[in-house]
Amino acid sequence: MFSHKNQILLIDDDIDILEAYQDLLEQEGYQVITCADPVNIVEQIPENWNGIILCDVLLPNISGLVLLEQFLTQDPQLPVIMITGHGDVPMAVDAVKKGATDFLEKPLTPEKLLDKVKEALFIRQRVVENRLRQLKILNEEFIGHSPWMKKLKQQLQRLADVDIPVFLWGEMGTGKHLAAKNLHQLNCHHSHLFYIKDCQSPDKIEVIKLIEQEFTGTLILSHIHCLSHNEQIQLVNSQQAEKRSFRLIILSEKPLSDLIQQKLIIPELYYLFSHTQIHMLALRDHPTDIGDIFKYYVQKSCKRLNKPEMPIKNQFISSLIKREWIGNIRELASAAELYVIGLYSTTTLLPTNSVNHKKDISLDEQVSLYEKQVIEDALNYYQGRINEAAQYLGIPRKKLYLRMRKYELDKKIYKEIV
Ligand SMILES: Nc1ncnc2c1ncn2[C@@H]1O[C@H](COP(=O)(O)OP(=O)(O)OP(=O)(O)O)[C@@H](O)[C@H]1O
Repeated sequence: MFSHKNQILLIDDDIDILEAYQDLLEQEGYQVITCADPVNIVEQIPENWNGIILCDVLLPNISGLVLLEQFLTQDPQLPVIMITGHGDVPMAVDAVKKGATDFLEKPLTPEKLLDKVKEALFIRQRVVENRLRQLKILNEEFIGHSPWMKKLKQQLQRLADVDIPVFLWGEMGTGKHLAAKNLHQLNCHHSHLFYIKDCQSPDKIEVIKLIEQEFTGTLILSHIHCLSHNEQIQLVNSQQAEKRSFRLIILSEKPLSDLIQQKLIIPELYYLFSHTQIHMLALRDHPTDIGDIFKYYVQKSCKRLNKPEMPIKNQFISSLIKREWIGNIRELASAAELYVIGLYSTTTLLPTNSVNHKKDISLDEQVSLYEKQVIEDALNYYQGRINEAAQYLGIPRKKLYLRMRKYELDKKIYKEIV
């Protein structure tokens, strides 16, 4: 019943009233969904739904105001027009305070109803268009479909249109700079200036100058703990809502709680960001994205180097997933470039925990693990062609077969093309 067309959801327990509103709105060409019992209705509304809600305040099973809160929790920009009893001004005021777009008093006059509906739908359409534009940019830049990646994009979208300060933290190469750049780009005022400054370098002097000049735009800072106590106070003061002229984004490898526990930042800075922290996960914590990101960078490199598209086998992706990727997405992207120019081998990349760092296994076991990995790499690279793999490894075919039997490796798997 819900679609992405312009729609109006009517909620009222009185069927006659519902039918009367529905007739009126449908005569004007609107698509109407009626609902007399709104339990579970909130979950049915699709993400970025292009519609508005008209909701009676007095409902038998659930208060209209509670329902309003539920709608706004799901989507804070959803237009909800509340319908109140005649003369019930306090209720109407309460609804608007809680985030209702507007209210209408019963009995509704058709002109007023149609005016409000038209206005709310117009605003909603702009909101949805902007969101889809943002989503398109995010989908092009942030590769991956894991639940975390989806949530990250949602968080960035929600934060993009406001100027509240954001704290992005995570290991190296997890996408902190990319997320900060997107927060700036997705904002409708992104034509403003954009600075990335490292407080650990001479850039620090410029940071203070920028704050003093009350510049407009986005300021992205790393190593914030290198600012002195007074400079940190200056930064906090610049972020008071009534004075704020720029968007502040902090990048850190450590979480906010570590910085405050180690007394590296002042408590005021901690509270400034405590509700807008985004943890950029290490690749090992969203391994299902590894395949997509690798393929994306392989395709990109092929295009850049004018090479035909390269097939990547599932088995090969599985071997990538097993690696630790200490440098996270940056390291994975370089591996993809090496793969395209034929220099890739999972064993020639940085040492990983999976093979080199295991302390609780014996030397013989480590050697076996390593040997298995080298053979798998060769089979992957030569797509299961035994002659070529044996030649590459510098061993006779028979010896390769024996080793493959030992490690239960089947050449057929390496021929599988994705
Ligand atoms: N989800 C993603 N999909 C594709 N590429 C990504 C993704 N996230 C990050 N990247 C790319 O990975 C590389 C590293 O990202 P970025 O520089 O933003 O990481 P960082 O956390 O800021 O690293 P550092 O702390 O080391 O500076 C960049 O080239 C970025 O474009």
